[in-house]
Amino acid sequence: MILELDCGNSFIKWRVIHTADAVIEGGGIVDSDQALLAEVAALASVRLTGCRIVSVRSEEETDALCALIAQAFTVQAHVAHPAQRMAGVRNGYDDYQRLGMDRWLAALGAFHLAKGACLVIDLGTAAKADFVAADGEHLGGYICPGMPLMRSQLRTHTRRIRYDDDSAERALTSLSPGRSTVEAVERGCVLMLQGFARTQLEQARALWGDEFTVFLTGGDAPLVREAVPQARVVPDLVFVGLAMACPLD
Ligand SMILES: Nc1ncnc2c1ncn2[C@@H]1O[C@H](COP(=O)(O)OP(=O)(O)OP(=O)(O)O)[C@@H](O)[C@H]1O
Ligand SMILES: CC(C)(CO)[C@@H](O)C(=O)NCCC(=O)O
Ligand SMILES: [K+]
Repeated sequence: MILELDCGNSFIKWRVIHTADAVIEGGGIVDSDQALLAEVAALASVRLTGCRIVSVRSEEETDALCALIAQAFTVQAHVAHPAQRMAGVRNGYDDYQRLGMDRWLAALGAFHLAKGACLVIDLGTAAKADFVAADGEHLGGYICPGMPLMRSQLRTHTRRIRYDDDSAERALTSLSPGRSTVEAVERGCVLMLQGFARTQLEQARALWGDEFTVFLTGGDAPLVREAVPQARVVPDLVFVGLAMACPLD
C-alpha cells in the first residue's frame, strides 16, 4: 500500500491506496504532522510499501515530514519536483520552478483526464485557476485569497466583525443579502469565489469557445458548484497528477 500526501498551506490531505489497483483504503484531512502520523498509524502502519508527497510548504517543513514518515513507517517518501514538461504538458511559467506544485500536478491530472483543453479551478486557502490548451501548453493562471483568507482578513482588520464557526456554517444555507454580520460576510465571500470561478470560465470561452473541460477541486469546491454547473468536480485531482509525477513500484 502507498501513502499519498498533499501538503497544502493549512491542511494535509492524505490517503492510502493499494499498489496494484489504486483502490483507496482510507484517507483524511489533518492540520498537523502529528495528527497525520496518528491517523495513518491507526489505519495501515505495518503494510506501507511506499509514499509520495506533493508539498507547497518550505523545503525544511517538507523534509521534516519525510523524516517523520521514514521513522514511523520505514518507507522512503518521494517528493514531486517541478518539471518543464511532463505527460504532454509544458509548464507555462517564465521560471517553471516557481509554479506551485499543487497547481502543476492538478494541471497534469486535468490534461490527462480531459485529453484536451482544460481549466482547473482549485479552491483552498488560496483560490487558483490554471489553463492548459489542447496541445498541452500550460498558459499560466491566477492566484487569489480563498475563503479562509478572505474571512480572516475581514476579521483581523475590522473591529466589529466577529462570529463563530457554527454561525458561519448556518449563514450559508442561502446567498440572499445578509441580515446579520455573519451572513453578510460569509455570503459576500462566497459570491467573491463564485465571481472568480465565472470569470475564469469567461476567459476559457474566449480562448477555446466551447471546446474545453472545467475541473473543480479543493476543499471549498462545493461553494461554487452551482455557479459552474458544467464543471467536473474531482476532489483528488492533485493526487491524479501526483501518481503521474511520482510513479512507485
Ligand atoms: N474536512 C475538512 N477539513 C478542513 N477543511 C475543509 C474540510 N472540508 C472542506 N474544507 C474547506 O476546505 C478549505 C481548505 O481547502 P484545502 O484543503 O484545499 O486547502 P489547502 O490545500 O490547505 O490550501 P491550498 O491548496 O491553497 O494550499 C477550508 O476553507 C475549508 O472550508
Ligand atoms: C498559490 C499556492 C500557495 C496555492 O497552494 C501554491 O500553489 C504556491 O505556493 N505557489 C507558488 C507561487 C506560484 O504558483 O506562482
Ligand atoms: K492544495
